[in-house]
Amino acid sequence: MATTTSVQEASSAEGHPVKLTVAYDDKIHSDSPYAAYLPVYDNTTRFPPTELFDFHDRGHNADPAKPNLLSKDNSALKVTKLTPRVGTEITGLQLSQLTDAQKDELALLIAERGVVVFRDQDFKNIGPEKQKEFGKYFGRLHVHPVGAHVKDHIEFHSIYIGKDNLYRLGRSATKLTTTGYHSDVSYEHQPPAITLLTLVQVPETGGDTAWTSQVAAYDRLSEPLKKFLEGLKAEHSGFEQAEKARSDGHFVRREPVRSYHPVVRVHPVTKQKALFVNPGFTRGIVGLKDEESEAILKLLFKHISQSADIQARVKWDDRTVALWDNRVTAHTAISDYDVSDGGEGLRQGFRITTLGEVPEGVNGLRSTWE
Ligand SMILES: O=C(O)CCC(=O)C(=O)O
Ligand SMILES: [Fe+2]
Repeated sequence: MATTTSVQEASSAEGHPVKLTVAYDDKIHSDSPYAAYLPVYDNTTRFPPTELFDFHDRGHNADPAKPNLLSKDNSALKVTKLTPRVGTEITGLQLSQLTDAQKDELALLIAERGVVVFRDQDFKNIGPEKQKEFGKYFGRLHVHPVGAHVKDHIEFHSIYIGKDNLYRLGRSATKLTTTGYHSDVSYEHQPPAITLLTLVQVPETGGDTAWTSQVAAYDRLSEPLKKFLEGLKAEHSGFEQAEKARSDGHFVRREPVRSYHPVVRVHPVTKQKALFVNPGFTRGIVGLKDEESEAILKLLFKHISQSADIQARVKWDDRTVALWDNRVTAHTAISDYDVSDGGEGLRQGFRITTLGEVPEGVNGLRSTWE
């Protein structure tokens, strides 16, 4: 079944009338408590180019021992490494109740472990205002230039695949796999730092998400290749995504941009070096001949996508929240479930994305753009 769409009148955050394309079938969700988080597209509001801003990483304020977040007095606390190189799982803490000192330490933990997964959370029930407030603690909220959002909250990135909206499942008609590793909207001049994803409805099985450590991906390279890549920048482009959105009949809220980011990025707090290229948005390495750039990116993309020994795969339930650092990881949805009748069922959630610094590489190499 193709995506079901209808048009609704609504009002923007400033109270202006807007037209929304609704990308789901109302009847399927009439009794869902999470209908407010379904995907809609504001077809009216346009945004100017993003402005540069000073970003302060909350991880700078953290005590590296994390005595507040990982307090010895919390007998319910359980902290498990998902794999040696990436991912930590936590139970016994509510994100919605963290103090600022705990959030600062969480920012550092996310940077160190790439992704931190919280179980048994009430986060999905605290309402959009508190959810946004939580996100804003870590940085300015990103508004996706083309993606689905949720009604009245354009900063939310809606995630929904059901029989009334097949989205990336449709890719399996032309591709062997629907997986695609990426760092979210890495084409932005100040691409995302910490990102939060939670699911409110999950399929019976399937629909996991996987992360690769880009720190480990960099570490694995030979010394001569590390040195070579450290001097280079790569083009990250939002143009193809905008073009695809236009051809799918979606509204482009903000004109696409491209950035030239260091291929090896240095995390501002941990100072760890990470590969910062991804198959989703990186188009070429600046200064190399076409065939050289293609060959090197092909090698790096294969390394990022296929090195299961530097990855973690997370199984969701509807009380799980994952937070990751886009500067030091790449991730992919795993859309292996069947949403037709008799299949594993639909998957619904939302993402809150905070913007980080202008990327810095080794020896002061900095991102540029036209
Ligand atoms: O749905 C997922 O598992 C991840 C989707 C994704 O790439 C994102 O939210 O950034
Ligand atoms: Fe993503």
